[in-house]
Order: sequence, then C-alpha cells, then structure tokens
Amino acid sequence: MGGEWKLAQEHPTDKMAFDVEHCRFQELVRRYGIPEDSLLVKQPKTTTLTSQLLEITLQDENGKILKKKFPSTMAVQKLVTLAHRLFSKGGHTGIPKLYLLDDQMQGAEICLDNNMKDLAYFSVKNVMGNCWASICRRRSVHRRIVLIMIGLDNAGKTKTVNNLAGEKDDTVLPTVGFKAVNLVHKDTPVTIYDLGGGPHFRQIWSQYYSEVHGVIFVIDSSDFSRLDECRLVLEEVLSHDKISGKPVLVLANKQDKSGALDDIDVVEKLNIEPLVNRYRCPTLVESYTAQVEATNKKHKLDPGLKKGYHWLLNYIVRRYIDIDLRVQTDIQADLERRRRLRAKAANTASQTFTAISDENTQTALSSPTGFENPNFNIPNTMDDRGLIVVKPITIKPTSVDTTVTIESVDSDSTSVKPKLSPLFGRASNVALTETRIELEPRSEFRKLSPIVRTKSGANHIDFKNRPQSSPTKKIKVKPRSQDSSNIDEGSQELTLKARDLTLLLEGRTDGRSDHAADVHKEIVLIEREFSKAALSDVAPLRAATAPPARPASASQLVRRQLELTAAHRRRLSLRCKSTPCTLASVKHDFHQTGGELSRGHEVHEKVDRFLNAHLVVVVFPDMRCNKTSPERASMLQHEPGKAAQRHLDKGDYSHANTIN
Ligand SMILES: Nc1nc2c(ncn2[C@@H]2O[C@H](COP(=O)(O)OP(=O)(O)OP(=O)(O)O)[C@@H](O)[C@H]2O)c(=O)[nH]1
Ligand SMILES: [Mg+2]
Repeated sequence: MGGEWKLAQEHPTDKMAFDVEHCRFQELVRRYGIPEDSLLVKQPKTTTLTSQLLEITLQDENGKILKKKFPSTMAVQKLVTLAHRLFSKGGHTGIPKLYLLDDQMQGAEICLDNNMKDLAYFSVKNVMGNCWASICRRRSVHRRIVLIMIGLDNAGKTKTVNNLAGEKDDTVLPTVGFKAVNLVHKDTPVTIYDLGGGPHFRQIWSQYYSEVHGVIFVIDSSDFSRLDECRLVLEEVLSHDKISGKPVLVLANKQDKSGALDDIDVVEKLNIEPLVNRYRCPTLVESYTAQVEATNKKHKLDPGLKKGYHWLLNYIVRRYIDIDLRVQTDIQADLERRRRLRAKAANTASQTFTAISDENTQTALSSPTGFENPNFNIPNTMDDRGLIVVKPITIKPTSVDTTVTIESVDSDSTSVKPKLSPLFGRASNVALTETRIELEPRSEFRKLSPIVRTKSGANHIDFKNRPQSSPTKKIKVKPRSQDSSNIDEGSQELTLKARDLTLLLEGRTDGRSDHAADVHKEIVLIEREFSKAALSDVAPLRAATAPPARPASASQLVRRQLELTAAHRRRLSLRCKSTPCTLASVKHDFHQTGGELSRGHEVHEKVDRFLNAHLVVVVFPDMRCNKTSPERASMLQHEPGKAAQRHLDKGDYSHANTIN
C-alpha cells in the first residue's frame, strides 16, 4: 500500500502547517493519496487513532530505552507532544521523528515544527528508516531474527553454535547440510542456521541468504594455508545481492592454538575493510575460542563470542524494521521467482506431450490412414473427442462482423510469410458470442499435410528443419446448415454455437442445445499449399508421386495448429476482432457468468466438470488499453487423464504477424 503514497518530503513546497487541533487528515488523505483503510484515516473527523492500544518506543543508538503505552483514543497532538517529551527525557536533542505504523510496519511520518505546535510536515513512507521513536500498534511488534553461520569447513561453526546454545557435547562432526538452533535474545526469538562449510555444501548457502537478517562468518585463524580461500569465500558471500548491506560478524576462532591470528591480523590478512566498505556491510571482527576448556565447568561463553553475538543482535534489533522489510521483500521475490520457474517447468512438461514419441505411437503412425498426426496420440481407451471453445467476451452491437482467428499469423493471404495456421473461423453475425469447435475422434482422422511426416517416417517431427510453406489460400466457404446433425464428415467441420461456454460454465447445458444449434455460422477455412521444393525437402519419396492430400478437417487443423504452436514454443494467437473490451470487463463478465471465473484454471475446471474436453480455448478479447499486451488471448489445453493444465498465452506481441 505504501508504495503508491507520495512523500511530502519530496515536495518541499507541499510542506504546510497543519492545525494539530483539527489535524485535517482528510486533506492529507486527498493530497497524498493515503489509502482509506490506513491507520490514520479510520476516523479522520475525530482526529484520533483507532487501534486499541498504542505503544511508544524510544530508542537510542544502543537499543530501546523507553516504552510507554497510551490509550488509542488519545488525540494525535497530545500523543506527539508526549512522545517528544519522552524523547527529550532520554537525553536526545532535536525534533523527534514519529511514525504512525500499521501492523505491516508501514505508515506515516509526523514531524512537529520548531514551536512544537503544528505538524511541520506529514509524510508517508514505504520504508521506515532510522526512526527515533515509533508509535506502533502493540500487536505489530513481532520480531524474529534469523542468522546464518557460515565459513570454511573445520572452522568451528558447529562448536560455536553449540556454545551459544549451551550444549556441552564435546564431539562435533562435520555438518552435512545444515543444523538449526533456536535461541532467545531479549524476548526476541533467534534462529541460527549452522551450514556445512565443505565445498559441496557452500552451494546451498545462497538459498538461505534472502531470509537472514545477519551473517556470522567463522574463520579458523590458526589455519594459514586456507586464508586465501577464506577471503575468496567471504567476498563471494558479501557480494551476494541478498547479503550486501546486512550486518556481518566475523569470528576469528581457535585462539587457543599457537600462532593464531588475532582479530586485527584477520582484518588485515583477509582484507576485510575494503571488502565490507564495498558491499556496505556493517561488520565487527572478534577473536575467540570455541573449544571450551575442561576447567570451564559452567560453560561460560567466551567474551569475544559474547560481545560479537550481542553486537550483531543489537544491531539487527535497532534496525529491525529496515532489515526485516528487506528480508520480507527478498523472500517474496524468491517465492515469486520460484513460482515462475515452476510454472515454466509445468508449461514445458505440458508442451512436450505433443512431441514425445513411443512405440505405441509408431503403430498408430503406420496405420492405413497415412498421414495421421503422429504427435497426438491418445490411447484408444480414452474418449478421443476434443472441444475448443472460443469465446469473444463482449461484442460491440455496432460491429459489422466478428472474426475468430485461430492461428499464429493474420488472415492476409497475400503475405509471403510462412504461416503456421491453416484455420480461420469467421462469423458474420454480430450476435455471435461463442464459437465451439468440436474435434472429431482420432480414429476418423484423415490425411494431414505432409509436413507432419519425417523423412524416415519416424514418429518424431523435425520442426526446426521444416520447409517454409507457401502462402495460404482460401479453399472453401461453406455455409453451415441450421441443423448440426448435417455435418459432413468429409469436409471441414467447424461448428459455431452460441452460448455454449456460458452454458457450460453455468452448468445449464441441459435443454439448451436446440438453441445453440440454431446459430451455426458460416466458416472459412484456409488450407496450406505447399510448393514442390518444400515438399521435396521433407518428403522426397512422396512429393513427386503422391496425390494432393485431401483437405484436413477443421478439427485436425486446429489440433495440428496447437501442436505446431507448442512445438515451436510460440503462442497461439486467438483473436477476436471487434471486441474492444478490456481485461477488467472480461473478468467482470466472467464473474457474472461463471461465478468465480477470473483465472484460466478455474475456467478449465468448470468446463471439465461438464464435458470431458481435451482442449479448451477461451479467447480474451483485445486489450487496447495495455501497451505491452495489445492482443491478449488465453488458451487452456487439457488432456484428460494427465491432469496437465497450462496457460499457453504468456508474453506479449504486438501483432500476430510478428510471430513468424
Ligand atoms: N583447538 C580448537 N579446536 C576447535 C575450536 N573450535 C572448533 N574446534 C575443532 O575444530 C573441528 C571442527 O569443528 P566444527 O565445529 O565441526 O567445524 P565446522 O566449521 O562446523 O565444520 P563443518 O561442519 O565441516 O563446516 C572440531 O574437531 C572442533 O573440536 C577451537 O576453538 N579450538
Ligand atoms: Mg559444522
């Protein structure tokens, strides 16, 4: 929420004296665009804060020095004055900065003018930095500190962490993976990840970086032979973008060993000063001994270790808001990145189903029907029917016609560009709202164009070396009869039905099919025409002698188009002309028709519940308002039995022509 807020400080001319008595929050709200639900503006007229209990925390360089609770109904002015008085008592001079924070640690900064009478300025911040005093809701103070303990193997990390945890076990083994230790520091839970330091385990360190508030780097200061390695590893850690800027405690361990480098030597030998300056890491170097002497029965912590540990924690506590904000942001970014990777992997897995070949498919290939599409092999036991539903969401009543294009190039047949797509569905009736294309059973597939065959006749298609086809041409314009039962099996089969998708989504398919059949539309199919040269490239054995392939059915062409699109890792362009509505209205429309249908998977699930469809395509209309995505189409591809779902239509392109 805070990201959109404006900073008053960025606009010095905006600084104006606000009458604290009345605290014109509404004006502030308007001026700075503060969200209505923020803490400050819940009761703008009464100028009081509405949380149940407020707690003022005043801090100095070394941490908290004063805490005080106030009733939440206290007027802002009184609160601010009181906070200032408390601040002055703490020995601080100047004007305190006060932040009113919500439980997301975001909020507004209030600053009094020199006379302590008015608010000098009022700014809203996304990041709360260096605040002297914070006014927080009590429940918002939830700290949890996470540290990692890293360093070369045999440096003494596990020993150190055992010391901190008060474990008396003398024997330590090299750490495999990591060990987590939970401690408490002044009511704040602290988790330390002790990570294995072996070369193999160092690779996983970075996976912890985003969630840590600070780093403990342990060095075996008696092992001179590994100082160079140590320096390189330390530099690699500090330079990592998830670590740089975070506090680092460098511990020079094994001081009990003769000739061990002390902290000053370590700073020098490891070149620590320029390193931490470059990567802006607040750093403390301490020397200590993790090996507890036998005489130390009480297991007292080594003073060096204790000092360093407390310095690190105090530093983090002091700047917790800043550091934690960064940690949370990094974690979110990490999650988002992983989510995208997972989606990408799922996409790839889903796409490969068209290109995978196996022995069974080979059998299907050699069937007497000849050029069957070899890459769409569905076991016979499955229902082989498929369905594509193309739905322009809204259509301007004034539009002349609506064209649904299922292809990756536009319909300009004069273009010399190779075209992948052979199918166009065109409806001249403006009342068209959905297009439904039924895929015929695979057993009835006829010849497809030779491009689907390889030289060897093997199942796998070499898409990379495919010939460039000649421009498409229109071969047939076939008005459909009013009765859907009259579909000619030998010709193109594209059935346009109105309201099918809506009905499916709403689960009201029963009794409506008659109506749907009434609105069959005219279709136009474009078939690919291959040049002789192109044919000889791919199928030299057949090109010269084979009779021209029979036109493939619409359903074959659509299937093949989908496969080609997947194989080329291109997006399928599903365009609806004359549908100038925005995504928002699409969502709205979905919301109205389908209940909760704003996401593709939900559409898929709904459709699948009513019809065991192999393919479901839902067209989202043109998004003219979006610069990066002038055309937006969405496709869901589903294979029953595999439970594979995908959303092919990712990315942007300005025009379908550019796909080729
Ligand atoms: N003399 C001496 N030996 C120590 C000290 N600290 C640790 N050791 C020994 O050093 C060896 C390695 O200690 P660990 O704590 O396992 O080292 P580590 O850094 O955790 O090693 P990995 O888990 O492999 O990364 C053990 O045999 C410890 O007993 C110390 O301060 N003095
Ligand atoms: Mg260890």
